[in-house]
Amino acid sequence: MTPTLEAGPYTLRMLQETDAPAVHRLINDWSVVRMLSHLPFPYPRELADAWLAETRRSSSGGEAFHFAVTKDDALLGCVGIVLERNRRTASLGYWIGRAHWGQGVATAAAGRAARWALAALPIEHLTADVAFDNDASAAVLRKIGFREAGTGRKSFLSRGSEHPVQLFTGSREDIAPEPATTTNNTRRTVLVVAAALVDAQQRILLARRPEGKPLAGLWEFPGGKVEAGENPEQALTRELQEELGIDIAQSCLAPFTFVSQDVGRFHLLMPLYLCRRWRNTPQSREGQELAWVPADRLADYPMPAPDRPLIPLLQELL
Ligand SMILES: Nc1nc2c([nH]c(=O)n2[C@H]2C[C@H](O)[C@@H](COP(=O)(O)OP(=O)(O)OP(=O)(O)O)O2)c(=O)[nH]1
Repeated sequence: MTPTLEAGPYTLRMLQETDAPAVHRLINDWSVVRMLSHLPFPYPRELADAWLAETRRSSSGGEAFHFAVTKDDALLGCVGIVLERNRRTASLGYWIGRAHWGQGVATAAAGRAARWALAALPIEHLTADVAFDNDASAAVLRKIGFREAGTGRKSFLSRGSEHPVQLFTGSREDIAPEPATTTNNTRRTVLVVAAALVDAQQRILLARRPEGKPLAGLWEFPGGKVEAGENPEQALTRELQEELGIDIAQSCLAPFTFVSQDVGRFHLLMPLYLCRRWRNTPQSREGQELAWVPADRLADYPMPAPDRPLIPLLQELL
């Protein structure tokens, strides 16, 4: 299902059949349609109806997410995220009606959709392409964080011929970078405590970092930062209660291993505890997705770089 997202003054919502007249009016404009590879000019009204029906079909199948970009209920343009067949990559596309150019609509809307996709979909990166003469659109992609990834060629129906396109790619690190936490070269050490909760079937609980947090979309061991006045075990029992609603006796937290790694903005020091006993069933308390994962499937869940060396250690143990 395509969610509704807020992007500054704009709302991104699922496209509806009733958007057809506005879609037709905005796209049937040479300056817009010439940048879109697969549409003819003039753009007939029936194509708008057919396209809207197709977006609803692909959205319900979870293959694509097409958003209407609106302000005060008026349609300004569209943003789409289409999953590749392998589901590890998705492409981002957008168009904005000419009357709304130059106001930052595309940057706000496409940026919001890109960050949502990287946090919510099982993808590793996004791709996009723009016509060689579409400097404004290339600037939007760069502003969102996309990097140039070469050139290609595409046939443009509206122009009746093949033209070069600039290819772009954006990973989580590119598009949702973490805010800098240091202003000088000395990185402070941040103490983060985490737990590998292991159930009776020897599965480990992973939590997905939600949109809006650094590293959104990656899977991690539940836990968080140690606050002033707490020891690590107190911090971990507090975090597990807040995030999962479970009670853990500090005596049930067995030190397993630790991570000590420079992660750019700070130096991460993360003790990982093993825990097999707790009270209550772990539940998502902060909107984060949860997964019980057998040790031999851990590598299928993209994790922050410092966590990756922990996977073989857990596999060996379990
Ligand atoms: N909990 C957890 N954090 C991890 C793991 N791997 C990893 O790199 N981290 C990093 C991500 C974050 O930069 C940091 C944890 O910070 P956080 O922001 O989630 O901590 P918190 O729950 O206290 O959150 P907040 O109050 O600051 O929003 O540690 C992991 O496996 N579990």
